[in-house]
Amino acid sequence: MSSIQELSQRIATNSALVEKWLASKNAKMPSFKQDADDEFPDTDGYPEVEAARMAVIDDTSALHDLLLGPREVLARVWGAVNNGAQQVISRFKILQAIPLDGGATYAEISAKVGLNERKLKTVVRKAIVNRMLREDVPDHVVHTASSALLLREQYMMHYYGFFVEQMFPASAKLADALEKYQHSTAAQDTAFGLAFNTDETLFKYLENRPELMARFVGAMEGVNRDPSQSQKHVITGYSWAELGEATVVDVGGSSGFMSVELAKHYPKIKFVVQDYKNNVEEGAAKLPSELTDQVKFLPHNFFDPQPVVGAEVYILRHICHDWSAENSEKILRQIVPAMKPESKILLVEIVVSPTEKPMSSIAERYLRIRDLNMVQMLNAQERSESDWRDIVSAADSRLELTRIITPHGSTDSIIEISLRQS
Ligand SMILES: C[S@@+](CC[C@H](N)C(=O)[O-])C[C@H]1O[C@@H](n2cnc3c(N)ncnc32)[C@H](O)[C@@H]1O
Repeated sequence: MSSIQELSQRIATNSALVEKWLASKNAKMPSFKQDADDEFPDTDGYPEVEAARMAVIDDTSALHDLLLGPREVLARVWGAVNNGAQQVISRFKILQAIPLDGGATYAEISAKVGLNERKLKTVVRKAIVNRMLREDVPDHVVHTASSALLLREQYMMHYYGFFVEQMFPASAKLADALEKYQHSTAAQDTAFGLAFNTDETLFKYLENRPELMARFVGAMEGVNRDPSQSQKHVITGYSWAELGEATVVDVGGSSGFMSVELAKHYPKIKFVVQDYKNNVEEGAAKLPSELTDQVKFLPHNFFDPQPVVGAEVYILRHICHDWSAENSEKILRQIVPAMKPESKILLVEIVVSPTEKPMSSIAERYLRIRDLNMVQMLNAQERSESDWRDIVSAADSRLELTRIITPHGSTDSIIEISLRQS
């Protein structure tokens, strides 16, 4: 373990390198103010800058915990209270009650949202320590970079809403769910089910509640804006242009946002987006008119036989990680009869690297959150390369995993599956 001084010297060196690079790019300096950029500039092509940035994030977090000491670190694990405050902010639409221009007093916000002023203040002041909102003068609240982003971007608001209203209550039931269901692989045996008193799977529950499904679909678009999970890695990370005139089936493609972007980049390729009926209807309704010949929508349950025969590619992005190995095998098995010899199945998923392979702490934190979230919401998990290989071979002996591509800066990999050429 590095000493306090070693850490601080490394932080100073690496942050100087990052700041110099920002200046050389004429980039806006990062800040917490409302007019800050939504994300750190893309470091693609500058691996030394990205490495320095990651090192600063890792080292500042270590330094923070070292200077607190173990007792205070333990005593400050109050994540649930943070999430509770965030849930109140979302439920009472507190951000929407504060104009981007000018802010509002607690009395004004309280009158708009119908929440007792004293309690409102307690909640907002908890959020303020996380740099969401701030008081520019006592008792007057204005937006910060993160709260303004939520207000400006509906998808981020959906992502946030799903997180605080569905995922947070499920977290509180995780231990109960593991006591009850640890040996089950059934998709409905979840902490989510206990929290919401339902024996439906998450997706059935959402499908039966269209307003919640609409928020989930928006949340998936929000995930997509996260630079490390952006669909740009799929768009640039696979040899799409080599397919020429081709058909791509986007299985479980939600409202089709990835296919729409792929279609704009590769005009020779036709796309079929499959998902629950409401989701594909939503996608069809907002499809840009110039893409109506190129992108089609088809309601389809991916546990039923694949109806589009002979497509060049069947792509499943963030699908199998939602399901147990047995269910993932079933999903793949439904595609095999529709494939022609040169068809490919592409899974866009995390491939968990072996623990001995170094990873930045920020990447690892995110991976651990996603892994546990899959357990609590869907009784599923993220998987290693050997897990994926096992699923592919158990799904159908004619399938083989032919390539794993991990685009630069991407949390996800593209797992290519082909029919064995005998
Ligand atoms: C985690 S989201 C991923 C969405 C999209 N592929 C993406 O990249 O963001 C999982 C998707 O699977 C869809 N889904 C779940 N069960 C399904 C089923 N049985 N048949 C078809 N789609 C399903 C959900 O509606 C949702 O759109």
